[in-house]
Amino acid sequence: AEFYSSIHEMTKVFGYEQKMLQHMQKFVAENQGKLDFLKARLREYESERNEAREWGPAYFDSPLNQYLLNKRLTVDWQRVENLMETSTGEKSLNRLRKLRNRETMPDKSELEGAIDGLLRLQYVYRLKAKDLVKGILDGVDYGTQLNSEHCVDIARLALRDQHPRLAHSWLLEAKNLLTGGKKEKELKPQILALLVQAKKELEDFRGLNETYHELIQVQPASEEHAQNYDSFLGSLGEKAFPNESKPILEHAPIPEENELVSEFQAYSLTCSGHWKLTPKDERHLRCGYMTETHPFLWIAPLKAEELSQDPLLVLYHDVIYQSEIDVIRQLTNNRLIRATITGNNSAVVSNVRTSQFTFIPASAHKVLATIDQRVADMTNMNMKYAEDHQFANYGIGGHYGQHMDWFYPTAFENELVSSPEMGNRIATVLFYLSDVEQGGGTAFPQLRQHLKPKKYAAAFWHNLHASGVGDVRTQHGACPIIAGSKWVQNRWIRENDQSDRRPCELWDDSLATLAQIMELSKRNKAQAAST
Ligand SMILES: O=C(O)CCC(=O)C(=O)O
Ligand SMILES: [Fe+2]
Repeated sequence: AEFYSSIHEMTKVFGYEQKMLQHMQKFVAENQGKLDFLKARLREYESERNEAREWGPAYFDSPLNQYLLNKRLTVDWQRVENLMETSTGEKSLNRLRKLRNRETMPDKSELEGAIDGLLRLQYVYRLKAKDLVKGILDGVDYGTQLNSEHCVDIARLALRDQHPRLAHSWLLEAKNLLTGGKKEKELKPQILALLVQAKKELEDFRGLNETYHELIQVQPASEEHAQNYDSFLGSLGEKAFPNESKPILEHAPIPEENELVSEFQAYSLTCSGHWKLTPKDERHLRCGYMTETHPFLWIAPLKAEELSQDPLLVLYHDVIYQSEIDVIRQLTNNRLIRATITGNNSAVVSNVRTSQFTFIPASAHKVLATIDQRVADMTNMNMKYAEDHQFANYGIGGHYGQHMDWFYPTAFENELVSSPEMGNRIATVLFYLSDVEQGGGTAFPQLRQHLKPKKYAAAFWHNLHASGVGDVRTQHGACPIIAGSKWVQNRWIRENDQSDRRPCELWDDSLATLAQIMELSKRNKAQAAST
């Protein structure tokens, strides 16, 4: 099962939880009845004994009282014992277990997936743990509250996944949220031990020293802490402590324009709106009603926005209808599975792409054929060689990291491409079948473009240079969803039989690009091998 990647599934699970609560309630009620009965007996026997005590030994002069004591010690006690022994609410317990063991219930990996999604949101949108614990997501208050234990769980995963800054911020919150008592006794050493790790990675030696002191103070008997502290001091060697603890930023500063950044960073900066076109860059881009690509458009012009000329990236508005989306929802119902990416030898599930998807052939419903006709009209592409329609749903935290839609030559060589005879993916049309409350845009870092999902709109771009070589500038990704659910439809158009639509010319940049591609391909392989 797979839930965190789809809101749709989460709502189902939410329903199961309600049933589980009902079983639990029954269990409590039945046990409550049993305990009430036992309590009443306790009171009854106590009061009979008190009476006996008041009378003294004369109490047993009465055969009636002898009888009462004997009865208590035989029949009554047997009944009490029997009742204490039999388990109550077993039926409810079994029903509860059955529900929990359903294949469709989240397991531990789901929990990690959910935390992973939360951390991704925090990283990409530069959110503060201080706000997140209060349920504030990018300025919107969802009224949820996290406690110290939650923060520790999140911090632990952040540390494991090499996010020491984020881990540090969660640990500070965890510390702030401690409320004393038994829980604090248990959590505080955990928090401090994790804080030691985070500070070590962030090279805050002064802070590290102080944290060690605190840790040893709360667990003075621990040999382990003392030893770790000693080896820490040893490892510092001659390096003197700085006088002040290093201020630790929750997020690395926004890189300068000419600074080298990783591809994931570039994607994140585009998603968060830090990378965008300047008004000067935008000046030559056109927008308005388009009538050029096809005579059809003279009659029904399309509202189009040009987002990039080279490579071509256009956003069309109002190019799919609610009635069509309704049909699509019917067609895809119960067919979604966790999305995969192309790995070294096969398709693999990865947290680089957390969504659910399904492929449906155009022949499955006439609406799909209608959509394809429209795509042909608006893009002037030949739809004869296109893949099956792909539909995808993303839940909160769901995303698809930066990637190119076109296949590397190595993907063809390793037979990872479906229907390779159709050629590479020359163009993509991405329909937005829903709005998204917050986040969930499509980011093109190299083009400095961020497309906010707009229901009924579609993005269209060329993936390949006119020479057929993959264009690295088309790298893009689906930004994580902060709130809401996102539905998209992909039309991947293949290279075959497009020559009269997009003339094949050897552009000057294509040789350089090929070298670039081989380089990227190598890097991709190395990356896949190392994960
Ligand atoms: O959902 C999006 O915004 C982009 C999806 C995408 O790039 C893909 O499925 O290849
Ligand atoms: Fe894509």
